[in-house]
Amino acid sequence: MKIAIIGYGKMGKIIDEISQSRGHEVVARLKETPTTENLNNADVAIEFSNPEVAFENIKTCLENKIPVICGTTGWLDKKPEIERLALENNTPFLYGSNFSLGVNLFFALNENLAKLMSNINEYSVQLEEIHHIHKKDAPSGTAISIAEGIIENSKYEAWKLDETRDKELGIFAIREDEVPGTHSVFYRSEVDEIEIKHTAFNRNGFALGAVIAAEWIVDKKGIFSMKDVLGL
Ligand SMILES: NC(=O)C1=CN([C@@H]2O[C@H](COP(=O)(O)OP(=O)(O)OC[C@H]3O[C@@H](n4cnc5c(N)ncnc54)[C@H](OP(=O)(O)O)[C@@H]3O)[C@@H](O)[C@H]2O)C=CC1
Ligand SMILES: O=C(O)C1=N[C@H](C(=O)O)C[C@H](O)C1
Repeated sequence: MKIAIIGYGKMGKIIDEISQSRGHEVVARLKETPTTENLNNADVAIEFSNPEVAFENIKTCLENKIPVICGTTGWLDKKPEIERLALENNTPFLYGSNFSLGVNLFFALNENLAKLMSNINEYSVQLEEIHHIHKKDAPSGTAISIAEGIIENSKYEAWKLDETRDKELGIFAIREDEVPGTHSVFYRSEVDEIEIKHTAFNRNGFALGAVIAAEWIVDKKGIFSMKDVLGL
């Protein structure tokens, strides 16, 4: 498979190594806006750039009929427009706030726990995410996905930064040193607390998941998530 890597920073470089180790050819390594020329007839694009440029980058790929795997977080207000473009161009698109297997299992675990607790109504929920000091968005895309999964299955109606209050599920966003990504969910009652925590030791799990998603999407049509790739 010919892969274009859009965004060649911390993630792009690991995606490059893993792509090659799995037998793919990396035909573009971009730190700038993609164009028809520099995309170099790629079969699929893997986009890990930054919140300001992700929309334009994905749009260009879709207009060139190149399937896109996007891991960039912090641009989701424009996701409906991208999904419309993907369908219009008959080109598949997959966004994942977190491509690691562990976090996708963690999503399912929290959705199920929230569902079980919704009948009991004794527990309040609080989210916490910790990331490195270079991160541009807060809360993390992963924390937003966890919150959305809990909201769908509980009394909560929306999420907000800071402490949980009434029907608003709170997310504490902490920036510390070079932390790759730690997410905790606290379910607290008057008498006890359940804490569920995922800790990424490094970025390899994110990068491997993105390459697996690219291998999976290349002959598909539609809008997908990691749930489709992993059959969850
Ligand atoms: N979904 C997931 O599993 C994960 C998602 N992420 C997300 O991925 C994104 C990237 O993370 P990370 O690699 O750590 O960030 P980095 O800042 O290390 O890398 C971003 C790269 O994008 C480049 N860039 C800047 N402008 C453009 C442009 N117009 N087009 C293409 N590339 C451009 C930067 O170049 P330059 O340095 O020259 O500015 C840099 O090489 C973030 O949004 C992060 O939150 C991160 C890890 C996992
Ligand atoms: O910026 C990062 O580094 C990460 N971003 C993603 C997010 O916002 O959830 C995924 C991972 O936690 C690392």
